[in-house]
Parts: sequence; structure tokens; C-alpha cells
Amino acid sequence: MAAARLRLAAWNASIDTDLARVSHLRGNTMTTAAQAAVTHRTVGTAARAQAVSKLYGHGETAVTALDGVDVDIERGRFTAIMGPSGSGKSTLMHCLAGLDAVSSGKIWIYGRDGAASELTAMKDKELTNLRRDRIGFIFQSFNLLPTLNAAENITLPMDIAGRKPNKAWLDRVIGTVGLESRLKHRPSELSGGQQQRVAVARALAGQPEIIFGDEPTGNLDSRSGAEVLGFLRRSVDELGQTFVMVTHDPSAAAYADRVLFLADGRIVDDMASPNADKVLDRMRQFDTHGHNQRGDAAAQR
Ligand SMILES: Nc1ncnc2c1ncn2[C@@H]1O[C@H](COP(=O)(O)OP(=O)(O)OP(=O)(O)O)[C@@H](O)[C@H]1O
Repeated sequence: MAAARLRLAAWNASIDTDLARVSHLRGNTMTTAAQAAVTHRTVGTAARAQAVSKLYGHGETAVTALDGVDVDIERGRFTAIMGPSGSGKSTLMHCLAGLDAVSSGKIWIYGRDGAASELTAMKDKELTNLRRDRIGFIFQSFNLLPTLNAAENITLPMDIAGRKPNKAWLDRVIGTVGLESRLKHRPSELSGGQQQRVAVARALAGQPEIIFGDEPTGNLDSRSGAEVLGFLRRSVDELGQTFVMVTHDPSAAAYADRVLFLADGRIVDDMASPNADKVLDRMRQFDTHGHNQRGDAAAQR
């Protein structure tokens, strides 16, 4: 949790920096070898991790948060990441999103045309641009700017990037999350569920290739949480969005098309067509220390 707070602070800081630089960013385009990139045969893939490991700290105090993770995230699908506390869920998501650097291995994000951008080969500035232009984020704590109204919060990333919102798309997104009557309200005048719907609309508005959610319903009551998850599901089904979500909640994971289970920094299971009971049963197979009782992915199937 402390780690998640640190990353959120880093994201906030980068938004603040971006706001300060807003005028300089207008017209900025990404031009990199990494973006020009290789075209892999991955039109159905939105992101890929290959042999990704992540260590925090050094020597005797080093913690292995990820241990040789290989995974493809499918385009236009809803993927949930589950596992015991400390199993590496947030670290995996943050590495996939370019918010955290890997210790070894490679991460790619793929354009809708299949062109690959290797995040792990990018310099900071390139990575910042890629995150801003091609990746959406939804955090547990909404992360809205209190002085801006809902409409201004939704278009903020595009304003920062100097991109004009596509009006028809924006209207569709706002309709999808049911915010038409709340656009002039500031965050303090909205319920938690409505604030998170603003954050969902903000993530969708720029038509990013992939959206990552870190416990997006963790601060909501179950009714508002179900509503937000329903909107996220619709964004995948009706708008073709790719969505990856870390959650502790089996009923939240049940909204996904696929659930990846992590234990001790490794993917130990991969469940298609989940429902809350199946997910809960699988979670019960982790022992109280958070380790995978049966060892490896093959053993789980
Ligand atoms: N910045 C950091 N410095 C040191 N160790 C870290 C840091 N971030 C994460 N870790 C450690 O890496 C491991 C994986 O952490 P991570 O936050 O990814 O797990 P998680 O599955 O998301 O946990 P939770 O469900 O509790 O949020 C844990 O042992 C954690 O203590």
C-alpha cells in the first residue's frame, strides 16, 4: 500500500509538472526508434511482458516483487489481476504501464495497427509522452483536481497534451458513464462513485490503447463499485477499450474476461470466463502466508 502511495505521488508529481509545462507541450509528437519499432504479429495484443523481473532494494534486503513474468494482454478485453497481498499485482501493473522500471525483461505496448513500442528501451521523456498519449490510468483515490469541474477534469490530459477532444467520442464516453447532468460539478460536489466515473471518463476520453486500474473500486461502497465496474465493462464491450485492473475483490474480478493470478511474483494461474465463486475458490488455494499451495501454473489446471 505504501508503495502504491509512492507511485500515486509520482503520478501526481508528473501531472503537476505537465501542467506547469502545458504551453511547451503543444504540438509535441513522439519520434523514437522505439515507437517506429518492429511490427510484431500481435494485432490482438495490447501489451506484452517477457521474462520480467523486478527487485526492490539491494543485497540482503532485496525483495523480488516480480520473478520472470511472461504475459500477453489481449486487446479489447477486460483482464483482472489478483493474488495475495504482496504477490506483485501492483508492481506488474505499474511495470506494464511504464510507471515503474523493470530490473530485467522487456515490456511492449502495441498500437492498434500492431506496431510495437518497447517501454523498457525508452528514455524518461519518451516514456512520459507515451503514458500521456497512449495509456489511461484509474486510481483507487480518483485523483481529480479539486478546482476543476467534472468536464474540465475529463479533458485535462488532452488539454495538457495540446490535443483537441473528439467531441462525438467525448459525448459517447460521458453518456457511457452517465455523467451528462454532472459536468459542471466540482469533485467536492460529487459522490465517490460519481468522482470515479469522472476518472473513468477522463481515462477513456483520449482513446488510449490501454487503461490500467489500480483497485478502482477500492474506495467505493458495493453499489457504487458495481456501477463503476458496469461502466468499465461497457467501455470494453461497446467502445472496444482494453482494460487491465488490479483487485482484491472476487466479485470485481468477475466483471473481467480473464483473471491472472499472481503468487510470489509469478503468474500461477490464468482463468477465462471468471465468476465470483470460481475466483474465490482459486483465491482460497493460496495459503495464509500468501504462497501458492500447489506450486506452478501447470499444476493449477
Ligand atoms: N517501492 C518499494 N520498495 C520496496 N519494496 C517494495 C516496493 N514496492 C513494492 N515492494 C514489495 O514488492 C512486493 C510486491 O508488492 P506489490 O505492491 O506489487 O504487491 P501487491 O500484490 O500489489 O500487494 P497489495 O495487494 O498488498 O497491494 C511486496 O513484497 C512489497 O513489499
